[in-house]
Formats: sequence, C-alpha cells, structure tokens
Amino acid sequence: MNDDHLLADSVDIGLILLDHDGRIRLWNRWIAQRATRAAHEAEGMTLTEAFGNHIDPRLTLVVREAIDFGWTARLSHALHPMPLPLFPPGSDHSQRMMQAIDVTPANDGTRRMCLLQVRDVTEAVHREALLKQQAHQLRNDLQRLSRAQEELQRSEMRFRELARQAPAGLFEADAEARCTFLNERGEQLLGRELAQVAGSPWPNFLPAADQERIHDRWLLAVKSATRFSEEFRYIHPSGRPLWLRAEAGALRDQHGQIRGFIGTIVDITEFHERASRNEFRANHDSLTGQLNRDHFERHLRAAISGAREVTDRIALLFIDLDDFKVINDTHGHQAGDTVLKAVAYRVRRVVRAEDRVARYGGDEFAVLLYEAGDDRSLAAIVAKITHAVALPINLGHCHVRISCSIGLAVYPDDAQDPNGLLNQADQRMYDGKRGRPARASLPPPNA
Ligand SMILES: Nc1nc2c(ncn2[C@@H]2O[C@H](COP(=O)(O)OP(=O)(O)OP(=O)(O)O)[C@@H](O)[C@H]2O)c(=O)[nH]1
Repeated sequence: MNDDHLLADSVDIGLILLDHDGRIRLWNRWIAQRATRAAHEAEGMTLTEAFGNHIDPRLTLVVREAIDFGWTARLSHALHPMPLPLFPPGSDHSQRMMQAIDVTPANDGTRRMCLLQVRDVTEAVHREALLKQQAHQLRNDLQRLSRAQEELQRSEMRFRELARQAPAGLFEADAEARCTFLNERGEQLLGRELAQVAGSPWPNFLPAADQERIHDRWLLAVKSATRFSEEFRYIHPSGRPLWLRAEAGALRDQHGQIRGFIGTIVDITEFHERASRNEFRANHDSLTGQLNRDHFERHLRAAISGAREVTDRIALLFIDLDDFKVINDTHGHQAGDTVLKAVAYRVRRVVRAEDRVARYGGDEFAVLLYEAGDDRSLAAIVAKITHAVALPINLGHCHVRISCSIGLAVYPDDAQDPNGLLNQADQRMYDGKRGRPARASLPPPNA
C-alpha cells in the first residue's frame, strides 16, 4: 500500500478516484466500510460495476463532465439525497445514508481524472430537520405569544376604559396600604390625584382620630387574608366632610402571597346623613327636637345602672304646663306648638349640655340631671326652670305667659329604679299642681 492509500484511509470522508476511463483507482477505507466492497475488489471497476445499477444517473453525468471538461459539481443532500448506495457501517442496509458528494477534476500528470469526496450528512440533515422543526415551533409560539399580548393589551384597554367610566372609585394598594392605582372617579372622590397619595399609606389622609383604626384594619386584612370593608370619615380638600366606604379583596402573586388589595370606594355621605336623620327622628320629638319618651327612658335606665357603680345622685324633673289647653283654645293649635317649642328651648338652656331634656307627652317635659348635687342646688335649678318658662312667649300677634308644675325625684334617695323614680316625680308634680293658686287669666289675643 502506497502513501496515497495510507493517507486516504486515515481521513473521515469517502474518497473515490476515477481515472480517465472512469475506472476506480482509489477506494478508501471509509467507502469500503459503507459500500461493503473491499478496495482490492473495487479498484479497476467502473462506478456502475462497483455499486451495481443503484447509482443516481446524475452522478455518472457530472463524473463524465469532470473528466471530459474539468468541471466541478456538488450533489447535495437537498437535491440528490442518496446518489450512491452507501449504508451506515454495521447497519442492515435498509436505509441509505444521506450524502453530499463533491466531484472535482484531478490530474495524474498526463490525463484528467476525477475525485469524488463523499460526506455522511445524515446527522447534519437530522439536525437541520430538528432545527427546522424547532424554528417552526418557535414561530408558532411567537405567533401565539403575540396573539396573547394583543389580547392582553385589548383586555387592559377594556379594563382602563371600564375603570375610567366606572361610577365608583376603584383603587389598588399594596400590602402596606400605599395606593398604586386610582381611577378618575376615585381621584374625584378624594379630591387628590394618584401621585399625591401614592407615597404613604392611604389611611394617613383620613382625620387623625380614624387613621390608626383604619390602618390596623388594613394590616389585619392583609395578615388574615380576609376582605377589607370599612366606613370612615374623610375631609375633602375643599373642606367638605364625607363618609366613604372602602371594600377590597386580596390580590395574590404567583406564589399565593398577598401583594395588595383591589377594590372600590363609594361616597356614602348621603346614606349616612339619612341614617342619622332617621335615627334622630326615631329618638327625638319632631316638634321640639328634644328626646322622645322612649329614648329618655333608655337614658334614665342607663344613668341609674351607671350611677349604682359610682354612687352618684341623679335627679329627675317632671314638668307639666299649667292650663296649656287654654292656649290652644284661645290662640289656636299652632300657637300651642309655638309655646311648646319655646318651653323646650328654655328648659334646654337652663340645664347643662350633658343633662337630658325630653318632651314626655303633650305638654309634659322631663329632665334628667346627672351629678345632681345637693338639695339646694336642685331647688335652684327648679326655680330657674320655673322662671324661664314663665317669661312671656311671643306668638307674633301677641305675647302669652304660662306657668308650669314641677315634680322632683332623686336617685337613690327617693327610688332606686327608673319606674319608681318616674312615679315619684309624677306624683310630686301632681301634688304641686293641685296645690297651686287659682289660674290667673291669660291676656286676650292681640294683647
Ligand atoms: N298645640 C298642641 N297641643 C297639644 C299637643 N299635644 C297635646 N296638646 C294639647 O295639650 C292639652 C293638654 O291638656 P291637659 O292635659 O288638660 O293639660 P292642661 O290644659 O295643661 O291642664 P293641667 O295639666 O291640668 O294644667 C290638650 O288640649 C292637648 O290637645 C301638641 O303637640 N300641640
């Protein structure tokens, strides 16, 4: 074996050298292993004799062109997948290996020859196919991604538009209660833009007395992963006091951790005012604005049970107007109303703000005096009320005067329970009324 053969056997590609007549001069080991024909058998044969009739005719053609005209050619796997019947070494010959063949002219000094360099591209083709498949997959994924992005954009736009048009304030805040989103209605309600409230926990913008309570409720909702739902006062930057209700649910990250809350803020000022008005109506007399009988008795019961603990004296005054009916009969019902309002107002003015005044019945009033003091100071209050009620009352077209009878009962001296105290005061009032001098005649209308 000469040096050329040694060299040809040591390379990792197939080499076939054909002489001018197209006969095999060199058939390296690489080819021998894949064609199952030894070099000594193949040498001297044509390609057709060495391989049988299984050669791609285009190969025969380009070999002839290389020898005759000195042309080169490449039969790539893409166009001519398997020009020669070559098989992977050790295979069962069921599938040809994929090849790329370079056909180049060679020269032995006198005549032109042809060299075939054969490469196994099976692996490369498979890799290429795999790459193509991956590229295809990637393209599909990208398309899906961009479709998902478009959908996301659309749904974000939808959300923004909904948030813009929503009649309620919408907000989002982090676990520390710092606002991260506020829709237009929310900014309008608060009278502040997101940038103005974003820096610090939102309860800091509430009246000082409510800040801690609401902030604690927020932190509790975060800790216990429950819904946040609170009503609180808010002073609008214009100075207008409001009642707001915030309702929010937890927003979680991909690990299930709460990263904040998203929810609504609603102006419930009107509702609150209506509820307060209703509560006032339920507890107060509509004519005089003082407590009604039921509410007064609730205060009386509470005062007695509170007083038992601190052993305070509590005084109950029962006031009944004298001959009130005459006012109605003489000046009309409306004039009677004016008198009732004036009496209520005057009694209210005499006692302290923490004491309770009620219209107990038609022309009856009751007063609850906390920390009643001694008998002298009680007598002074009774005298003051008597005097205040007796002052002339302006009916517009005339003035009238009216007197009253007052019954006084003191807890714990006269009775230890509300009913006992009420009965005692009532009885004393009647006793006083029976003992009063004969009624002075009232001035006639327009007097
Ligand atoms: N204007 C007016 N009159 C009322 C109202 N409620 C009750 N009255 C009248 O108050 C009067 C109470 O009459 P009486 O119970 O006889 O009391 P009085 O005339 O003050 O007589 P004495 O208590 O014995 O001094 C009645 O005429 C009722 O119609 C009211 O809301 N407005």
